[in-house]
Amino acid sequence: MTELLTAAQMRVIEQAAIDSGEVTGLELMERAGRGVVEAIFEEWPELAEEHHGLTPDLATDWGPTPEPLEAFNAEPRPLRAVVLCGPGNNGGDGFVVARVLKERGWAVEVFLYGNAEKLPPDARVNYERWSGLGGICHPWLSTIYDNDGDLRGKLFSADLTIDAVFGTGLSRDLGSVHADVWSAFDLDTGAICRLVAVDVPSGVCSDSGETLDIDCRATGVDEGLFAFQAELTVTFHRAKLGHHIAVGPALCGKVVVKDIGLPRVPAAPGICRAIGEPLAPWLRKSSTGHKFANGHALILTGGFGKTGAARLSARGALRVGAGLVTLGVPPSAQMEMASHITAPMMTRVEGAEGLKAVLEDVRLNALCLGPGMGQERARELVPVALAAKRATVLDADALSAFSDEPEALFAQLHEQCVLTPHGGEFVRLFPDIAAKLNEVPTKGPAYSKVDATREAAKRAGCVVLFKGPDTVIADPKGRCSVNSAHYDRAAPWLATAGSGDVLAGFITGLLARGFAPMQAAETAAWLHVECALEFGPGLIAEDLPEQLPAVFRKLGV
Ligand SMILES: NC(=O)C1=CN([C@@H]2O[C@H](COP(=O)(O)OP(=O)(O)OC[C@H]3O[C@@H](n4cnc5c(N)ncnc54)[C@H](O)[C@@H]3O)[C@@H](O)[C@H]2O)[C@@H](O)CC1
Ligand SMILES: Nc1ncnc2c1ncn2[C@@H]1O[C@H](COP(=O)(O)OP(=O)(O)O)[C@@H](O)[C@H]1O
Ligand SMILES: [K+]
Repeated sequence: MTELLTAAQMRVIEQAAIDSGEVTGLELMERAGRGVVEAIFEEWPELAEEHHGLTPDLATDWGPTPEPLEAFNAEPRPLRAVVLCGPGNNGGDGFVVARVLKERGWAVEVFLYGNAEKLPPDARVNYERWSGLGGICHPWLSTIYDNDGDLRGKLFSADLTIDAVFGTGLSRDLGSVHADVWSAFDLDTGAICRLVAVDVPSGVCSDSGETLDIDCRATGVDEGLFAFQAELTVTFHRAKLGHHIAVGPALCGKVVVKDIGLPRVPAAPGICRAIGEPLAPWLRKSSTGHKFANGHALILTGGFGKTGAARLSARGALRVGAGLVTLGVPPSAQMEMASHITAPMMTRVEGAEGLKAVLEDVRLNALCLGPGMGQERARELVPVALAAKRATVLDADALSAFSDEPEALFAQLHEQCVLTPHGGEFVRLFPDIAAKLNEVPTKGPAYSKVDATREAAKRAGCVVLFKGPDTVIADPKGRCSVNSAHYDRAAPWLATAGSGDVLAGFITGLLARGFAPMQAAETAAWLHVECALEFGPGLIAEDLPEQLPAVFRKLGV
């Protein structure tokens, strides 16, 4: 697992390194800027060839696009870059990038948003160094109003555009200055060729992955996403949370993390981690253990016509390695269930008394309630299940059943529980937290899905797994991780009915095997996405458990 940092955590790490005398801020900025150029050349090797233009033209560096015949006969022109620099250290990185490209023979235009006199010290040094190369630094606003520097034309004809306007320091709302920029240009940054964001696309809050809203009435700007749409984002030391949650991933394009020589991140409970490949030995079964040594899961089902969801969970629990799985079925669904199952077993569970009787078997060590269960049955059975103090997953109807009185549910939960809400279920259980999360942020750092999940876990007193392409998992002590289904792990085919039921089954199966709740939830979430990737497009929920053998083989289980 690698850390996903907030801006404040990154600043602490950077400051500690500077204070220790190991490195200066200026050196870090130089490494950051050079890291950006390195990542660009790795991404587009054709840009690394010095002095070779991609599309030759006859005019000066920034002339119009020539006719095809003229272009054919023309000498190669230098490659062109536009570098947009902001008022802080992100802008400082931009000046370094500009200088490095210029030294390699590129034609570089730098636009500064902000006052050169007020740049922070390291950024100021790099501004001076850039100016020493003869570069003109266009003040952004005068460019717009005088139409002097023709930023728009340059952006759309550049081979590369660097967004170094705001990085981790974006703190205020974007204000009227930025609104002017965007309205004057009606800038669709998605159409700009090779837009590379330094650290984070400007306008995206690096802690929350949210874009900061502006007051559209005050500025007269149409509503929209006030953030750059990058093709590549180059960040430093570690990825930030905003690269993996909310709309951040959609705006980052691809994320590359460059080492800038900072020491590893000290272990601290506040630091969130990205869930990575589980270790094979965790998932292996003991060569001598019998089936009961791998746990016995009980999955409660709904009534007639509503048993499919629980069967998906059961299949998931078995495939992930639970020794035995029993479906707890009401009388109305017994025939239906019997005609559908082979490896899972079934037992009759009529109501609260029925469940109490079944739970007298203490070998039933992991319970799953919710998938297809029906809210009425959930209201009756959840209290009995929770009173038995077994490892318990509550999903779907077992969560929605308590939307009128979430506090009653929280009072019964214990630390062996895992709640697995999707966005809708989260709102029902934690309406105030969801309201904070769904508020349109105007200031950074914005309240994030990580903040919301941590707060929910603390209130519930157990592990909460908040689903989505950016699944966030937290425990009551603040431990937190993100299972990112983005970039090379994008798994949009998981958005299919029943895939959440399989996830609940994976968690239940791992709990039965003795995994701790947080570890079960993290491992299951990672396996769930991996199964979707293994199958690929066309995936439906039934396919997910069937991919586990291949996934386990690849992991070396
Ligand atoms: N922290 C680190 O370890 C390193 C940071 N570096 C760079 O430094 C960046 C962070 O620098 P800063 O903290 O100076 O922050 P930024 O450069 O991201 O922006 C902060 C500046 O923008 C202003 N500002 C914030 N929101 C605004 C708004 N809505 N409208 C107008 N102005 C606004 C602030 O007053 C401040 O002047 C990183 O993203 C990274 O690019 C790198 O140089 C390498 C190392
Ligand atoms: N676009 C997506 N990319 C990756 N995973 C997704 C996406 N949409 C949904 N998921 C995952 O699919 C599962 C859906 O669960 P849920 O909404 O409970 O569905 P159901 O109730 O039909 O089983 C969750 O694990 C969620 O994280
Ligand atoms: K940026």
